[in-house]
Amino acid sequence: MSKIKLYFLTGFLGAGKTTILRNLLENMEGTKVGVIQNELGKISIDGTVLQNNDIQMIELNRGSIFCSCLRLSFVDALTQMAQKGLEYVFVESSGFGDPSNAEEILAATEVMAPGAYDFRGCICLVDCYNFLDQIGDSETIDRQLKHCNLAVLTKVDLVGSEQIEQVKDKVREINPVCPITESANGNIDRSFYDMDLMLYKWAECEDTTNSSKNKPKTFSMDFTGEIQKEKLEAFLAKIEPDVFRVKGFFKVEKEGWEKVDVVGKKRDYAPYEPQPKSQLVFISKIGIALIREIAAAWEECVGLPMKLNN
Ligand SMILES: Nc1nc2c(ncn2[C@@H]2O[C@H](COP(=O)(O)OP(=O)(O)OP(=O)(O)O)[C@@H](O)[C@H]2O)c(=O)[nH]1
Repeated sequence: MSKIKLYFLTGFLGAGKTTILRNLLENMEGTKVGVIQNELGKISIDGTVLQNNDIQMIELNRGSIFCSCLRLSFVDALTQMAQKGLEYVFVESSGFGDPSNAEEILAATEVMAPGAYDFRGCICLVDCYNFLDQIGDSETIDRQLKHCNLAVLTKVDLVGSEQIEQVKDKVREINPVCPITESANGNIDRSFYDMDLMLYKWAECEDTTNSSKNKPKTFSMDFTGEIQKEKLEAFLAKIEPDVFRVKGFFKVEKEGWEKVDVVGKKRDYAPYEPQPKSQLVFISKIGIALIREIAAAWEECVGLPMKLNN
């Protein structure tokens, strides 16, 4: 039996991992595919977005799959996936995932499921729109690039050619060997399937920086009812400086259900299918102080009952 082709997708919060994965999966009807989905928080928004009966999905939430807190569960998930007769497995890491120790995880998987996988590489998505502002924020971005075998510059539709070149220069400073490709509107060139990405290895395996101690705090909000778009906008604008990322679904007056994405200074809305309730996940830049900021901003901009969870 041929080995399962295994790809890791990394990239900072909101870089476009779920978007690219959806795009890849859309063209794989008839192919047996598994997805391991990793989110920092308790609630999986991406799992809902990727839901598809034809795909074998395992969700690992509440941390990074590279951290000691989830590493064994990750090896277990890969071992389970190895028994399902799949052709491809994609792993979507959380935006804070530091894959420096990927080789260690693959070695453990090889013991648990000998000969099951052909690891085809780590693909790091780089958000061209936000990257230059984010690069100083976190060592994670450095590590994700250092340990990738292909960098895909996403959201090139949102920036000019000068900014794309600046991002490329920075990527080259961190990883001089990985191929660099570009992606607009979530579309990805599939020629990487035919490449031996493992030829492009820059850094040796090292300890991950992910730990339960330095994991950013995440909170979620539940809301029943609907609000005007302007109020939701005002609320999100208020908390934007204090969050790395907001994502979820919201019922908006007149417009109906919307998928909400805040990445850096950009807020995106897209029509979405009805959900049992409105739900937003917040990834905090300021620890638990975000609770107070969310409560105050909500009170000022919306003023209706909602429930905050951690
Ligand atoms: N304009 C544009 N927007 C994009 C592109 N790729 C992703 N986006 C948007 O960027 C936002 C975040 O995309 P996701 O795919 O959810 O990002 P992610 O990396 O999975 O996010 P996390 O899992 O939270 O780290 C969404 O609003 C996407 O629609 C792109 O190529 N162009």
